[in-house]
Amino acid sequence: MLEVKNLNLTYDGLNYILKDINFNIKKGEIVGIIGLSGAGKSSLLRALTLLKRPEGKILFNNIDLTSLSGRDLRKIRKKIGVAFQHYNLLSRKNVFDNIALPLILNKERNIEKRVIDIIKKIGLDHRIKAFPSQLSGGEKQRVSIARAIVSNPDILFLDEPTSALDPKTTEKILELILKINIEMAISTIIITHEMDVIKRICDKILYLKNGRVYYYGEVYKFFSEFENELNNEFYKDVNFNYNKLKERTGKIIKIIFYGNNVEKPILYNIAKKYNITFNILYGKIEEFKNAPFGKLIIEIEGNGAKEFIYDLQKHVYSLEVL
Ligand SMILES: Nc1ncnc2c1ncn2[C@@H]1O[C@H](COP(=O)(O)OP(=O)(O)OP(=O)(O)O)[C@@H](O)[C@H]1O
Repeated sequence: MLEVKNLNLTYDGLNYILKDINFNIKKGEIVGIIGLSGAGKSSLLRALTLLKRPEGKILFNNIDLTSLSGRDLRKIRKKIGVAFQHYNLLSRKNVFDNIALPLILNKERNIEKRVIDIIKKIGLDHRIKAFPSQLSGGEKQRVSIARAIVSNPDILFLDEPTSALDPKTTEKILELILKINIEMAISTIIITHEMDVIKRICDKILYLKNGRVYYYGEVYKFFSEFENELNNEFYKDVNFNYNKLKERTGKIIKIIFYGNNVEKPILYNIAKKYNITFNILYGKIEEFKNAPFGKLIIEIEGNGAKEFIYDLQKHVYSLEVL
């Protein structure tokens, strides 16, 4: 439904901020765009929403947005919802009027019913007459999201939707985004610098580095294959001192589980089968959007080590002898 081809962006005609960006998003997918400050996330959002015209192609339902202007572009923009980082609510208008704004501007019908339906969906029916200054950060974000989806768009862009919120409110907003995604079958692109947002609700991750796509694909693959990148650039994904392994006498193995196998006693059963004793040096299980994701570092000892590794490999997402 959205296909980005050879997208490049420059502000001054000399330096390219975005370089050869290619990716596509299917209907209903949630994609997280992540990258360090200055990587080009906001610029990519501006380019995709045509606030700043890029070079290349942006095919939205097979129509190239970069070839449109004037009325055609305005018409198609109705199908693109954007919730900005700082909410951009009109301070003199109440919740109802803020949400109604896009419908009024587009001279649409049934405005009252549509706004009330959306206000119920986002759980703010009790705050319908409140003004932005009377709302909490989480409530403002709800209004901003409601305004972005009231026109029933096919795609929703959310710029840092949780960066200014506390963990509990963040969780509620993430639940709302998931609910909207499912109920409205809306493709969603989230700009974020929070890895937890990616893990919790995204199907895919687009990792931007120096204006280029460094990785685009499934979330669990990113977290299993780019550990060094995460540790160097973001935070310690594995809170474990690998140097300490030198003191160990047994074989050290790193295992990644993904899916239902996380909950089964596979490790225990296979170790028993080959008479292996194991020692867990590090372990972490996290709840990703589609399935649990677990990482284990173990030390094993016993004569059947080779057979144990061979067998275990068949039951886990990946296994590495360190
Ligand atoms: N309007 C502009 N004119 C010129 N250069 C710009 C403009 N906006 C952004 N840039 C430059 O583009 C680069 C990418 O900035 P951008 O804001 O897209 O990054 P970001 O990943 O969103 O960063 P942050 O997480 O800090 O918001 C930076 O070097 C920035 O200085």
